[in-house]
Amino acid sequence: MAKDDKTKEKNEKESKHQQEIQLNQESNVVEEEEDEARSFEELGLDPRLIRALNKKETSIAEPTPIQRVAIPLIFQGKDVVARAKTGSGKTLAYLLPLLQKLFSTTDSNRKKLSPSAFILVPSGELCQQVYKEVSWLIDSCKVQLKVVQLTSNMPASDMRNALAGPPDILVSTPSCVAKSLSVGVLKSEAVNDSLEILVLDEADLLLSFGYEEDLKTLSALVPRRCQCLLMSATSSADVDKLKKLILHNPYVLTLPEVEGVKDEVIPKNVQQFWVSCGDRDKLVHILALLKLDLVQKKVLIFTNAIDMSFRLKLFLEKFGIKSAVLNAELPQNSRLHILEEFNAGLFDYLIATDDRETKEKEKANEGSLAETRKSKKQAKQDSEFGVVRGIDFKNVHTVINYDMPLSTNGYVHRIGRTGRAYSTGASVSLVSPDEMEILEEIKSFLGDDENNELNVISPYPLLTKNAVESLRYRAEDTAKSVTKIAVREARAQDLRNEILNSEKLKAHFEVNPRDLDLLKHDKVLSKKPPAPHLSDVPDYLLDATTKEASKMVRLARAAMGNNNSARRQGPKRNFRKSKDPLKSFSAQGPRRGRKGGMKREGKDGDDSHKRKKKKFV
Ligand SMILES: Nc1ncnc2c1ncn2[C@@H]1O[C@H](COP(=O)(O)OP(=O)(O)OP(=O)(O)O)[C@@H](O)[C@H]1O
Repeated sequence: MAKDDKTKEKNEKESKHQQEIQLNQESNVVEEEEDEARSFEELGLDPRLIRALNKKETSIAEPTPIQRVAIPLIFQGKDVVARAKTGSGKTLAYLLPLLQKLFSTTDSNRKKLSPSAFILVPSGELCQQVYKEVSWLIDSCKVQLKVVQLTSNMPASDMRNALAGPPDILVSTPSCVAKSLSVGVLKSEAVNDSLEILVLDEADLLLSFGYEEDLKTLSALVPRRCQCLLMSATSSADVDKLKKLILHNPYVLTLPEVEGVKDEVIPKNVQQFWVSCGDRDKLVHILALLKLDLVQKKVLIFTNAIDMSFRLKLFLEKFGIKSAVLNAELPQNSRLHILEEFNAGLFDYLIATDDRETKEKEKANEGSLAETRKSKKQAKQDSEFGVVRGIDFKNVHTVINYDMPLSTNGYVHRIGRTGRAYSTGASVSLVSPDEMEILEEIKSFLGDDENNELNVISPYPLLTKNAVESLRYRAEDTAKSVTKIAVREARAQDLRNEILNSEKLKAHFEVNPRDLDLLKHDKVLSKKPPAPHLSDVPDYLLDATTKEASKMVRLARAAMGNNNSARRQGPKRNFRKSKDPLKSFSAQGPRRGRKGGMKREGKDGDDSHKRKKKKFV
């Protein structure tokens, strides 16, 4: 066959294959089962990358559904918008083909004046996370590629040094790129000349974090030939806006509709629960959950305000439960170190303040977040802090919403911190009467209604009224000692500690990048040491149901290899559903009322057997 015919045939085949994918996209189908057979090899991934993935702590052997679909399209040079649930592996879905493309261009003689690839993320934490992943892959593959990260707190001279060369890949936030352009560290013409791949990760958050102007500045420099990739966990008008601003005729990959109900945005392996309790009763409820071992560790707890997180920390430490707090007020070095320690399993409870939505609402009348981000008053808190979104927490088994998020998107991102990739997880939301409205919004967003067998958020069966009441006296008595002044002092003390830590960390980690044990972030902040008798719960306080429930949670934890001694280990993959107490245990929890309302908690021993069973997925 003549060479021209062969090329024609190849092109026809390719275009047919593309049409097929296009058809699937149009009907919103990413066929997980049918595509199952496609391995990384079959996707055409470079053997060096495959070997690197196999070497990972938790070895990565098979692509996830989004990776199966996105990787070939990215290889073909298409612009792609990929929306897939939290923890579904979107980062590698763009990183692997991006790196492979750069592998083949490193030999090119063309002298570049600016990086070939920009990866833009909404927060400093994510910047660090993606940077580490890229660096690790480059090191493992032993290729001559250079990646740098730029963060907003870097002085211009450091930015200039980082960009000297130039590196091949830049990981940063949009505001930092805009700043680099405005101070001349990055040159517009050079960007326009060199940029080949632009990734907007966590695209649904980029605009809500106030980066619209920065992205507009950048979009003017993005050359037509540049391949643009946009990744997000949730869809929103913001994603559409970004798509129009930056992408050219992209392939849009979304998840299938679940039985015609709703997009599946929450991973199936996350079981969602809620507990009804008055605002003032939240402390005793969380104490019961943690102290009586009714949830699996590690636990990530969300509050909506920094003061609340310190109140909770002080309260819990009176009962011998040590935790660390994470918020936008802390220096970035400390925040990164806290995340690393938590991921490495050095402590089990992390209280994160997710107050971005609250601040956005408060600021709504005072001008855009983009403006406030620039104001000096905001300098005390890092406006690029975003611990909730996109951070890959390792082995978090339970997410607790101590305060409910203000939106369904906030909820999706929070509970997506568990059940990452193929691991299992659970979320427990403490819902006060004032928060019932958002719970109902979440339920209807999830397609959760009385007649729907796919109920996705259910009353938590392991926490009974008796369990809560057994601790009420101690909890209420102890809560009185956690005064506003104590909270204020603890917050100030923690900040002082962390500023000192931050300096030490900076110096220490330049020399010992892998040393995690240097500083502990879960130190006791109470002025008075906790009373020893509160550390133990006497047996007589507990009823048989609660004892049974906590025994089962402990057994399940042991079965999953998910306890403290299993530090730095992931949960065992072959954990059987039958061992999961949430799938076999039946106890009387708060009863689910009619849609739009909620019945009071039943008395112990009442009609739990009649309650509709949640169909666990
Ligand atoms: N093919 C795979 N097999 C097993 N684990 C994987 C695979 N791909 C990625 N992972 C792991 O899954 C975890 C979640 O991946 P990632 O952070 O990319 O999720 P995400 O889709 O970006 O989530 P989010 O929307 O919350 O940011 C990571 O720990 C990653 O190493």
